[in-house]
Amino acid sequence: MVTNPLAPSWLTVPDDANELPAAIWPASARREGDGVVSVGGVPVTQLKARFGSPLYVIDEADARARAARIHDAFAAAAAAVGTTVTVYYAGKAFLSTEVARWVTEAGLNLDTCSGGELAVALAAGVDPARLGLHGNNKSLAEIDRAVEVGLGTIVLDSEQEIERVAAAAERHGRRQRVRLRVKSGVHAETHAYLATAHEDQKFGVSLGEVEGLVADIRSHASLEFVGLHCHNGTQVFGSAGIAESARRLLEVHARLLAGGPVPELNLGGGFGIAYNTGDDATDAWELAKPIVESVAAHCAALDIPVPHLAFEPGRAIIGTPGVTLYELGTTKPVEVDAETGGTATRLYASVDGGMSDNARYALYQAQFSVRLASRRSDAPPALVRIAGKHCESGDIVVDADYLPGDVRPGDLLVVPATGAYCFSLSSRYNYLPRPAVVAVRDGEARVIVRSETEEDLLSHDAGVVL
Ligand SMILES: Cc1ncc(COP(=O)(O)O)c(C=O)c1O
Ligand SMILES: N[C@@H](CCCC[NH3+])C(=O)O
Repeated sequence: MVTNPLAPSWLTVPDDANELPAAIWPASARREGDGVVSVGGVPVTQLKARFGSPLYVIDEADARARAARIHDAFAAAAAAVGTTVTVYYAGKAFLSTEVARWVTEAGLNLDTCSGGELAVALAAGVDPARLGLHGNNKSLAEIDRAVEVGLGTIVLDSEQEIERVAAAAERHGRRQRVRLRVKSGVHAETHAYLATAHEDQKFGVSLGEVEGLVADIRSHASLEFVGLHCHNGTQVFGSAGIAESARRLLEVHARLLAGGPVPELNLGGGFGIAYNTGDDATDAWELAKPIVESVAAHCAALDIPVPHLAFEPGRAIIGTPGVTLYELGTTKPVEVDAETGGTATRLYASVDGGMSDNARYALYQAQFSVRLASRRSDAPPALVRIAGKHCESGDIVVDADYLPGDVRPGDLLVVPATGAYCFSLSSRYNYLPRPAVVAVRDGEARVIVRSETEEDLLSHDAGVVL
């Protein structure tokens, strides 16, 4: 089949539209002999029959394995340059009590960025000493709770927060460990809304302010300064940006050593994953060695000891193990003018979820892929756009991919690489109940977050008369 002129340039016509590219799919995903896709040994037809759709499905063994692999790779890289490392799982990517246990059992600490995430982490039984708290506008109540429960580290995001955290620590008679979040000035190569270390955005303090603010932190007996923090942004490929931020931070870190200890350096997360066949992502565990070695080289040039390191990956752990299962409801072939002249057909295929369970196209024009999962088909591939059922024309889940041209209502579709920032960004828009999250492993499926019901939808409406 020839390329559809409406297709984006990175998208090629697949040789086999039934194939599940390994870089995008969970480790256990397969197309079984009967043509049905299974994840964790559970066929999607069975998942649909038991739990309905839409449904978030997570390959538990894959998520645990990625957490362990990243943890171990950074630990080995750090040991090789004579230091140690703490890897935090960034809970904002996906957090439930179950996932909090998976990552902490793999040896990771857990980073939260709101009182709600902190509550989930505590409800999971995670030792508060292994928790971090981020946020550019933490409320006094959030700070108070964090200090009260004995949180491992709070990342200070502004000058004002120094006083707020110091006061809470004094009130509770604690000495709170704190980091200072810094804008390195590196503008990450990612979507504009996903870059977080350049000057003109809300997170962190400028490099030039750091020395004054650290002096302020050190003047408070209730605060223990542990080091600088920088997170360049998210869905970033390669290690060049993080190495450059490390270089810039270490220059200031070296000067800070004159005024007291600076035991740590936290370089954030942000490791990109493949969402479609056009993405070429290096796994986070492959980047551990080059990143840590470049930190060590900068330290050697500055003649300072290599600090204890910290990283905060989220997407690289939970993104690929998660998929979303939908049922296809309506199809519409639409004739569209092609830029190259003439017209071409785009098949709009609407599923039973949409931007409420996956807001990433609507927010960042993120390009996901999709496969027909309830059967195999050798029909010639057709260019499809997977739309949701919301009252928005921008309600798109998958902007462009090729599916077998005979896809029809009742087919099950699976969108891979939805484990990160889909459930966590989900909403109840148009009063669609949030889907359940199911963990699959060794042929077993179990609900780890139950789906919302009509009762849940009405439960906050103070005027219900029935
Ligand atoms: C401070 C901080 N740390 C860690 C992360 C995790 O990023 P990712 O899921 O891309 O690894 C984020 C999200 O961008 C973040 O803002
Ligand atoms: N929500 C974003 C990631 C934000 C990460 C937090 N700074 C995404 O889906 O990619």
